[in-house]
This record gives sequence, structure tokens and C-alpha cells, in this order.
Amino acid sequence: MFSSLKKIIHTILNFGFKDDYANDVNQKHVVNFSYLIFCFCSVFLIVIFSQPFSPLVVIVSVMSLILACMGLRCNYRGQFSRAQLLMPVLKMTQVTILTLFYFGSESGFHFLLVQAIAYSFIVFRADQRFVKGLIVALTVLLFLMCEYLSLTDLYLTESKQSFMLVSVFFFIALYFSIVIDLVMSRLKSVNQHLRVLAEKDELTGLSNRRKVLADAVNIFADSVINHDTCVFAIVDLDHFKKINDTYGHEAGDFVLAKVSAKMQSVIRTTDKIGRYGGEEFIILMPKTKLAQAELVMEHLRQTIAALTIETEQGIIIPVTISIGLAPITTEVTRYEEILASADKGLYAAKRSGRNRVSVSPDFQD
Ligand SMILES: Nc1nc2c(ncn2[C@@H]2O[C@H](COP(=O)(O)OP(=O)(O)OP(=O)(O)O)[C@@H](O)[C@H]2O)c(=O)[nH]1
Repeated sequence: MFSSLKKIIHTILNFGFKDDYANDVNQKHVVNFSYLIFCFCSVFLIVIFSQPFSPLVVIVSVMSLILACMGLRCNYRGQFSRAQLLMPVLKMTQVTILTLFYFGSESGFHFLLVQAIAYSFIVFRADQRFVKGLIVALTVLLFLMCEYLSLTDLYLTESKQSFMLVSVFFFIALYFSIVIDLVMSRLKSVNQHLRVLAEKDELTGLSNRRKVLADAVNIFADSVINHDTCVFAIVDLDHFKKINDTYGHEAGDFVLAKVSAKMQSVIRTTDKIGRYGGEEFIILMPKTKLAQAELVMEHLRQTIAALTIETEQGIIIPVTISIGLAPITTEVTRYEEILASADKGLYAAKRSGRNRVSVSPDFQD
């Protein structure tokens, strides 16, 4: 029941908006929601004060409702700044008129002004400091005016006063809980999106250096703690400079992306791959013996050698890779040592003709 209520609120908040990570999407939702709750508040007042008829409350509320609908329409039609500004003006006018001329300060109705302050802080950007400051100052001024100028017991009976007070409390609580929840959930999704961006290599779509090294630390630590076998590999494209020089840098990028996608699809789901830099990649193989890792890497090497990379111009670029391997041993205390050792394996593979898999000389019998 609670989740379906949340779903309905989410649908209402998102109505008319594309869900992306643009900063102002958050603000547009708050504007949307503020108008909706304002409309709801106005309808509530019209219903409560039409029997017995209280002309001032009903007229002010009907006018507020019409203006709020116009504001909502502006928001949906993309006239965001107009919609953004109209909301606090409407709120301040409605609350002040009704408090000063009908409800009196004892009703607590003027506490609804706090919404205008919260709204300003969330909706106006840093470069709209002046408008934000003006609205906050005006709201505080109007609140003080209502509090000190307004007569008590104006037109409301005592029971209606306390009913009003309770309603004001619930409106404010509802407003704050939904707005805070909205802001927090948007922050969470933006954070998640930023994290993905921060860990991904833009060209290849693989994990970037930072992420794959972080994975290396974790896998190394797990292997040491659990006394598991584990192998690190460094993969390097052969004669990549020649590919760039012959076909151009753009074609070089294309090759990198294609080879990366292929490598990602060939390695096992338990293995991790990331771009170490330039045309070098790291593959981490947890819970894997050296012989097993050699087989997996040999399969990878053969797959890349058999790969047909054709550019948009129809040029076929042949590509091969060299791979250096090193396992974790009891003597190793830092993951960097295995990487350095795998690099020695890579150097050996390059020296013995490229397009091959070589175990680091540190681990050869
Ligand atoms: N297109 C492209 N080239 C890159 C990128 N990063 C590095 N390179 C190029 O990759 C080339 C690497 O050259 P080298 O380190 O000499 O290695 P190599 O030509 O592959 O030779 P071996 O490794 O000895 O087989 C350099 O020319 C770099 O400019 C990139 O993101 N895109």
C-alpha cells in the first residue's frame, strides 16, 4: 500500500518530464509538487469554507487555484522560470491575505509560509541568489506581520482554529517529507551515475585504471586471506603505433574499442578486465591456477588474432595481442609486485615475437 502510494506520487512528480540527470530536473519536480500541493490546499479550503459560506476564503482560494493551474501549465510547457517564480508569490499572497483578513494568527495558517522558504532554497540555483534572498526576506517579513498584526479569534470558531492548526501541521509535514525524499532519491541516482562515469573508460567502455586497480587490491586481499590461487595478466596490443601511423588515430581508437569489447566477451564472468592505459589492459583472474589462466589467455589471444576489424571505409585491420601472466604466491606482499611480474611476462612475450602468452620468468620452472 505504501509502495503503491509512493509510485503514484512518483508518477505525479514525473508527469511531463523526461527522466535524466540534468540538474534542474530535480528543481522542476519540486516546482511541480509545490503547485500540486498548493492546488490540493486550495481545494481543501474551498470545501471546508463553502459550508457555511465564507466568501473571502472561497474567493481567494478559487483565484489561487486558477493561478496555480496556470503555473503548472507553464511548468509543463517548459516556461520554467515563470512557473518557478509564480509559486512563492502565490503562496505568500494567499497565506498572508487569509491570515490577516480571516483566519487570524492563532490558526497557525501563516506557518505554511515556511514552505516558501524551503521551496526557494531547493528551486533557485546559486546564480539566482538575489531572487532567493528576496523571497526568503519577504517571507520572514510577512510571517512576522501575520504573527504581530493579525488579530486573534478573527472569524474562526475554536474548533475550526484547532482543526486548521492540525491541517497546517499535516500539510507542512507532507510537503517536507516528499520534498526531502525526492531530493535524496535524486541525489542517490546522480551519485550512482557519477560513480559509473568515474569508473568507466570512455573509449572502450571497460573499467578505467582507477577501477581495475581497486579491483586488483580487493582480489589480491581476498586471495591472500582465503589462501586462494589468483592470476593477474597484462595484455598489450602488438605494434599499435603502426596501426595509428598507417590508418590514423581514429582507426586506432576504433581498434581499441573493438578489441576491448571482444576481450570483455571472451573472459569468464568471474574475471575482471580494465584499461591500464594506452593500449594496455589488465585481466584479473581470481580463484584460478596458473595453468588454467594460461588456457583462458591463450583462447583470448587466438580469438583476437582471428578477429576481423573492418572500418567504415571497408579497411580490414589485422590485430594481435601479447599477454604476460603472474600468479599470487606466498612471498608476494603487495599486488603491485604481481603486476610488475606480469609485466615481465609481457616483455618476454614481446621479445619472443609477440602474439603469444608468456608466464613471468619469475614463475617459470
Ligand atoms: N588511437 C589511439 N592510440 C593510442 C591511445 N593510447 C595510446 N595510443 C598509442 O599507442 C601507441 C603505443 O605505442 P608503443 O608503446 O610504441 O607500442 P606498440 O607500437 O604497440 O609496440 P609494441 O607494444 O612493442 O608491440 C602510441 O603510438 C600511442 O600514441 C589511444 O587511446 N588511442
